Amino acid sequence: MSLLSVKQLSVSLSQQKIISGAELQIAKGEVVGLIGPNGAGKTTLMRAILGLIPTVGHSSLARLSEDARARAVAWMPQDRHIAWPIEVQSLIMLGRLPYRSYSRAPSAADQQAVQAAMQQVDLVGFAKRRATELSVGERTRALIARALAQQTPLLMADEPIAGLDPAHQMSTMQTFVELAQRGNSVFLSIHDLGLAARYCSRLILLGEQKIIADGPPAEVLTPNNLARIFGIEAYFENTAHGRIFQPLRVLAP
Ligand SMILES: Nc1ncnc2c1ncn2[C@@H]1O[C@H](COP(=O)(O)OP(=O)(O)OP(=O)(O)O)[C@@H](O)[C@H]1O
Repeated sequence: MSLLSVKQLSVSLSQQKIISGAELQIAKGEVVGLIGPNGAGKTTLMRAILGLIPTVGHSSLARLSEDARARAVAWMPQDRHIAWPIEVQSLIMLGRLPYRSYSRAPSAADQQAVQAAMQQVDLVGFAKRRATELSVGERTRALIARALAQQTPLLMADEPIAGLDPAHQMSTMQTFVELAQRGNSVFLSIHDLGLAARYCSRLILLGEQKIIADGPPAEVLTPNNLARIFGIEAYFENTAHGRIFQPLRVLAP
C-alpha cells in the first residue's frame, strides 16, 4: 500500500525552477533517504509534498484536509527553533494534537505515546526540563520525539540526525528502521551518506532540479552519481556490519 504518491511535481521559487517533474512513491515498511548536495531542493521537495508551498503536479498528501494530513504524516522541519519555554514532555505532547483537543486532559494512549517517544530518543530524564534550555542536539531529539509521538503511518523529517552525536545518530536511524519493520515508513533528508547507505532501504538522489536516481543504496551511490552530483569519490566495502561507505576526496571540477 502506498503512503505517498507524487506525480510530475514541479516547484518554482522566485521565478526560479527548483524541482522539475518529480515522481516518487513510498510504500509501507520503507526508510527512504533523500540525498543531494546543498541547494539541491530536498527541503523544497518535502515542503511541496506536504502542500506547504505552491506546486504544479500531484502529491497525495498535499490534497488531504489539514486534519487528515496530521493523522497521515508527521513532519519534522529542519528549523530547531522553539519559541517558548515549554516543558519537554509538553512539547512532545503537541504531537498528540491530531487526536485530542488542547484543553482536554491527555488520554492513557497519549501519555503512553509520549513516554515511548521520550524513551526512543533517550530523553526520559529531560521530561520536566524547559525545551528552550536544551542543547541543540537535545532539542533535535525532543523534536524527533514530538514527531514519533504523532504515531502516523509516515514520518517525514528534514535532516533529523544533523547535529546529533554518533550514538544518537545511529539509535535514531535504528528507531526509524524499527518503525519500518512495524509497517510504518520514514522519509528523511540526510547528508551523512555512510549512515544513509547503512540504514535506509532506499535512497532518492536529487540534483540538477530533478530526481536523478531512486533505488537501493548500492544502486544510487554509484561512482558515477557521486562524481556527477556530489563531485566526490568514495570508498565502499561490504562487511558484517553492512555496506560501509566513506567519502574519500573531492574531485576536481
Ligand atoms: N524563497 C526562495 N526563493 C528563491 N530561491 C529559493 C527560495 N527558497 C529556497 N531557494 C533556493 O532553492 C534551492 C533549494 O533549496 P533547498 O533548501 O530546498 O535545498 P536543500 O537541498 O534542502 O539544501 P541544504 O542541503 O542546504 O539544506 C536553493 O538553491 C535555494 O537557494
